[in-house]
Amino acid sequence: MENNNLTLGEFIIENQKHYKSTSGEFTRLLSSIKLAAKVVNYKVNKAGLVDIMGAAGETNIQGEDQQKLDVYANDVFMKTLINREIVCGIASEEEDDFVTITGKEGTNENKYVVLIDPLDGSSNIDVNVSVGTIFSIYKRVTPIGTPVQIEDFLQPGNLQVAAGYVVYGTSTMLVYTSGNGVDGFTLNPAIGSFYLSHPKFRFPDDGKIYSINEGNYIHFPQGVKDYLKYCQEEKDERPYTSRYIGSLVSDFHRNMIKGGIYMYPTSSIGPKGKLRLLYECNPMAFLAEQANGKASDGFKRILDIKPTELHQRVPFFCGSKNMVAKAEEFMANYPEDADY
Ligand SMILES: O=P(O)(O)OC[C@H]1O[C@](O)(COP(=O)(O)O)[C@@H](O)[C@@H]1O
Ligand SMILES: [Mg+2]
Ligand SMILES: [Mg+2]
Repeated sequence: MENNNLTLGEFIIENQKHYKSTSGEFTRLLSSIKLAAKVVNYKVNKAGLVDIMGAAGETNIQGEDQQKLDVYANDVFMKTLINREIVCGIASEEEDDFVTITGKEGTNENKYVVLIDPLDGSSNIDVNVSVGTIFSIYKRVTPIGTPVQIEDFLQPGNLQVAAGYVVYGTSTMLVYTSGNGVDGFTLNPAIGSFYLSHPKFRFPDDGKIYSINEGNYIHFPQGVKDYLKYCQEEKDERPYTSRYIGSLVSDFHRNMIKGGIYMYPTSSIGPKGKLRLLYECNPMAFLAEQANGKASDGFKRILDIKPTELHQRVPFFCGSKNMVAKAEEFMANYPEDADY
């Protein structure tokens, strides 16, 4: 199999016909993300040997301690996209506000904006557990050539033109969709190229894995407690297995391959959950739906939520469609929890 498969670059070009863009702009944008992923991967792989471990000593707008690798990954993706003059605006977990890109000529004729979680699973960086990067791409809604506005970023997830993630794990993979199914590419470190290794990912309709931080159990809404009881019951295919890596990208990736559900619900300590709608939930929800899965806030489809803030959080239920539907059944018994 090695090297006989299409490289990501070849695949992107081959699939250009599917992209609602003929200018090659989209192709160049995906190639920029591919390049930045390789640069970050190089650092992640030798995290123990270089000064990239630990906190950076700053906090981001969400009050989280930024890890050195959060800041490094943010710099790499920002610089790569800005230097290549391939987008007109970027929003990032590690940037307080969106960044407007004006080209060397002082204008910008690009039509895409990117929203990014440069390093997902920050709590796992120093303990050698897999982490990731998440990206979401939209066409701007304000006139091309003018400075981007907040409304270019506050678009519902169902308007994404592409979304994806990189998982820096036992191997490094880039997984993405542009609305034509979900494909996975594995980096061959010897050659430095991503090769198509997992064409057309598909969540099994059902699974036997649930992923949730049960340390928060006492704070969970009754619907989640009832669903967990259901998952742990000795009956039919149950009990399910509990698996929680603590990196959304890695838990999602495993569940997409084996069948499972990831949940970060509302709770009495975090009424809106923890995950950010724009650069975590929307891209993962687009991927899930493109791979036969499902994603909601326990009540409504994530991709139909109209965003109101750049860093807003929403409860997240995502994975095998019958498992998410079952969890929603339990949540529906407590409609008051829909108003988080
Ligand atoms: O430690 P907790 O509360 O279970 O949260 C873990 C979740 O938070 C995250 O780390 C949030 O993402 P960031 O690391 O990008 O901030 C997810 O990847 C993960 O699923
Ligand atoms: Mg994250
Ligand atoms: Mg992050």
